[in-house]
Amino acid sequence: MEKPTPRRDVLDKMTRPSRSIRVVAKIRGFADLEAGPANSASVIKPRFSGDEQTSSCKESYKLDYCYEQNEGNDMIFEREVKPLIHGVFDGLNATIIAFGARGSGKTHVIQGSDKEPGLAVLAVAEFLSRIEEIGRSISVSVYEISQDHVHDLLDPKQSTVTILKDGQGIIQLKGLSQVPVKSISEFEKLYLAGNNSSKPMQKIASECTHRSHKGLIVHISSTSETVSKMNFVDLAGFEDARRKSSEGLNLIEITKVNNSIYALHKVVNALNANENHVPYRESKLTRMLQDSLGGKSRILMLTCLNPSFCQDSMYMMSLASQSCQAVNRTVPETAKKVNSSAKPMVLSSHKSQLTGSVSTSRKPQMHFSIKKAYGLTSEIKERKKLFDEASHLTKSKKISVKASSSSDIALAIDSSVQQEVFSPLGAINPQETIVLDKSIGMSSRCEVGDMNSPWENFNMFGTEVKRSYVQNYLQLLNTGSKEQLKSLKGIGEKRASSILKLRDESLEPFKELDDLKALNLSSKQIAKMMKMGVGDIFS
Ligand SMILES: Nc1ncnc2c1ncn2[C@@H]1O[C@H](COP(=O)(O)OP(=O)(O)OP(=O)(O)O)[C@@H](O)[C@H]1O
Repeated sequence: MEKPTPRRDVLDKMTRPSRSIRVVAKIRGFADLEAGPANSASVIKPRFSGDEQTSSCKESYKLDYCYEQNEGNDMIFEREVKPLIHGVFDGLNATIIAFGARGSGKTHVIQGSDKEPGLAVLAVAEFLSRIEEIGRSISVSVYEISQDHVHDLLDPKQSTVTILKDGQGIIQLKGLSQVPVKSISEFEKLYLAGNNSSKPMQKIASECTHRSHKGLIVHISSTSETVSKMNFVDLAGFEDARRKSSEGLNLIEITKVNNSIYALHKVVNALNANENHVPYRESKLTRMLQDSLGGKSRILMLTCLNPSFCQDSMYMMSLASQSCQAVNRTVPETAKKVNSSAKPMVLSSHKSQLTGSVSTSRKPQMHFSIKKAYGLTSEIKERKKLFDEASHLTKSKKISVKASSSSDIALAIDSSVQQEVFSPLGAINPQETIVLDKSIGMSSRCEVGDMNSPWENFNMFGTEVKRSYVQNYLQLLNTGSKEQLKSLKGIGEKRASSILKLRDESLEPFKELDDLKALNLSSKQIAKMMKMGVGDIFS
């Protein structure tokens, strides 16, 4: 008897992601000449869900997944990019964007190095290995966006690239060359040379700026027509313009870079929230990528993190986490409930004793920490093995590994949950997310407990709660939608519009409560708004 064919809608449900935007992080490995593991970042997993370490976390960032230092580009490629390639062959555009603070490893992950090919190189190799059998061809474009101008890196003679939209809403990049590629060496010659500043073609752009976004478009064509494309974007590093301005760096350049990073996040948040208006026009980059960001396109936001403490990295994490939390309305109600237990995200200005956690929003938890490392190599190896195993397990099974660090932290993964976490965009439940926490370390908390009276501890805790609340509040002001802003006590239609206007016009986000004075609020009014908000928590 002939087997019944599964219904199309059932198939769609099984194969299509419920959420088209995935947000992951990658902690950068150490460069050859960099200082060793002192003050390094590591991922630590507590013993069990609800472990004291996790419950006391003061800073948390919720993401879909976090790749550790020892997890290389090949692993990210297998788990995150390869599934997107399947979609590209089916006609769905895909975009991979690496962003983060300066020196956080964005170029390393996208472009790679002699020792370790980047995601773009691995992807092109994968395309090349499969195009012949399906009768397709590929060509590439390489560009740079500096000071709001798009330059073709494969053709130095071209003046700046113009972004146009044709009648069918497809973005046309006038003046951007498209070069056919038949082998990986051909591609590397074009791409890696195009990104090498010693090349004359780079000169046009580097004359006007030192920092730029770099992009690669892989066009997949059948006979003459482009069927789909895959974009790789290595964003210029984020830097706090206020801090750097005093050091005499190019403030305009930094501001332009930062603005385009905010603009991109606004687009991602609007797409995630399924908003009617997506602000593509706010930056050259989002305009250029318009047809590869919306619709059925799939997006991978890759947050690159410096392995040592970096305030700019923390800020990027909070943006990423915000993008991860904005949930597409098409997500089933049950999934939304899981998300509602997401931990708050808070920016920290404390540079010492940082420990944090990475955990799924369900049970398993891992901690991200910036602290002294205690010979974690064997632990890392164990974890890698564990991850590899966990990602292939299908049955529910508990695995635990004892960590070798002096803080004596063990790891426990319920693989039934992890499997969904590891499965990338194809994950059925989009809410299997991971939290990246930052808080005061275990040992320091014990010391506090020993030295202070309960009253002093209570006061200290209160201060920390207050700081966390304010940071969350500011984060919401920086990224929330109008409706979300209006849900805050003391913010109505008019004030919400003023905040959105200020966000559009201002070069910087709200970073402290005093910044609210730009909305014509007095210190007293600001304090009142805070009190009302806190009161709400207990009402
Ligand atoms: N996984 C890694 N292993 C070893 N070294 C790395 C790794 N990732 C990055 N590096 C090194 O760290 C340094 C910074 O990396 P990279 O240039 O990729 O950062 P970036 O975020 O692109 O910097 P920028 O913001 O300046 O563009 C480089 O020297 C690079 O070789």
